[in-house]
Amino acid sequence: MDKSMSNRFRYHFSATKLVFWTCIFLGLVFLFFLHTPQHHSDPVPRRRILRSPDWESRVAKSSQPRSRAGGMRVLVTGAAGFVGTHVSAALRRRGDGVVGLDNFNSYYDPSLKQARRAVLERAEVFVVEGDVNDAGLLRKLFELGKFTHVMHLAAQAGVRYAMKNPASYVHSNIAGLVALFEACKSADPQPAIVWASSSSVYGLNTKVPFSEKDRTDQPSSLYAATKKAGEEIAHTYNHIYGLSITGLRFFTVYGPWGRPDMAYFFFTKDMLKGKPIHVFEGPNHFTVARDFTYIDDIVKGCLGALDTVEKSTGSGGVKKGKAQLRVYNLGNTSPVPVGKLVNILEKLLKVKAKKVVMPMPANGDVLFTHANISQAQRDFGYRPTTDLQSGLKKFVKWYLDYYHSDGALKSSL
Ligand SMILES: O=C(O)[C@H]1O[C@H](OP(=O)(O)OP(=O)(O)OC[C@H]2O[C@@H](n3ccc(=O)[nH]c3=O)[C@H](O)[C@@H]2O)[C@H](O)[C@@H](O)[C@@H]1O
Repeated sequence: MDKSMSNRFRYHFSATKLVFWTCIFLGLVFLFFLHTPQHHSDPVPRRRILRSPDWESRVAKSSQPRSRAGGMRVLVTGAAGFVGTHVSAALRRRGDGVVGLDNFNSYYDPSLKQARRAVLERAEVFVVEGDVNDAGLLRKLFELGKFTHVMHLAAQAGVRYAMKNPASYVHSNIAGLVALFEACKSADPQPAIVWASSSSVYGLNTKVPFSEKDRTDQPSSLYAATKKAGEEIAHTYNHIYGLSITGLRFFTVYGPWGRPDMAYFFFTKDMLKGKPIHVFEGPNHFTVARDFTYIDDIVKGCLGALDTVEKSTGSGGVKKGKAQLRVYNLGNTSPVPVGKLVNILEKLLKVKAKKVVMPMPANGDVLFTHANISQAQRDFGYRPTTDLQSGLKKFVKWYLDYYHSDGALKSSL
């Protein structure tokens, strides 16, 4: 073989080799993507989140306590949610530093969440768009905000929706909670955490009123099970890492800027449209009732819990001593039948409801709830003061203003 032929042969051989290995490489890349789970059921759309170039300085500014000497620096997750908005605004009003985090998912109308965010902007609370499962973002937020406290309200709420989209409950209420605790345990300083559990953890418990000492091992919905799991996960992080953690079991919270997936909210909407509403009843016409709790009372409970937390004891991810672990009922102590809720709405809205009374479907709902609040009363003076009639009056006023006029309530809490 002459020299030029041998060169041509060598060139041809290495080109074939190159094509061969490129094909192998591309094939592997293809296989990798083929086997990567697609998370079709993720409630958080994988959309690109654009943050304004100054978001880091806005976090730093918003986390700064204002007037109150020794004010807290609080990260509020789920800040564009119903309870999150009210709690964030209340903290800011009294001078604490507050940064919000919310993924603005579409479980219910995201425009309502954006409107709440606008209210918070005016109250000088900056809300970052992002998911609690984003470990990198949480790390960055803790670096920038140096949070002393976390109010963790981000969750997949709703009892009945858990049958439609179970994965969203695991994503937010389990994975999200663990991601948050992981970030908190590694943060320096380790913040104290107050988070939203739920009255639904009492499940099939029949002893009333529900006390924190009662059994909570019979959840009747996946939602309840994920909140109960959260309470156990809280125990673990408290035990291993010295995180100070307080769980609050909310009892059917309602009020202005509420959640459209809740009965009082969509009953109002449907009654105004002249549409029928379904009122559930238990076996043998058992009256279904809820310990409906007004948002302002819940906010006082949340602030009371934050104000009485002890510091976390760990640092650098290592426990340095025993830390506080608490759980409290935040209810109204006065259950009201759902039928009575409808009667009150009829009077306030001045319309007759097209009521369809039907047996409660097997949808995870429980027959009744009733809170014993003596522990919250003892430890931080929690004392609800709003009955359902007065609270619904405020809700209806807000609802009509928000959806049926361009009034001032659209922009205030
Ligand atoms: O306290 C709690 O732990 C829970 O309170 C509410 O759950 P729920 O009490 O079921 O509130 P709604 O969904 O507003 O239902 C209120 C009542 O109306 C009844 N209902 C609901 C829907 C319907 O079409 N008809 C009807 O009679 C339900 O059975 C229930 O008794 C929230 O949706 C949960 O996120 C929260 O954790």
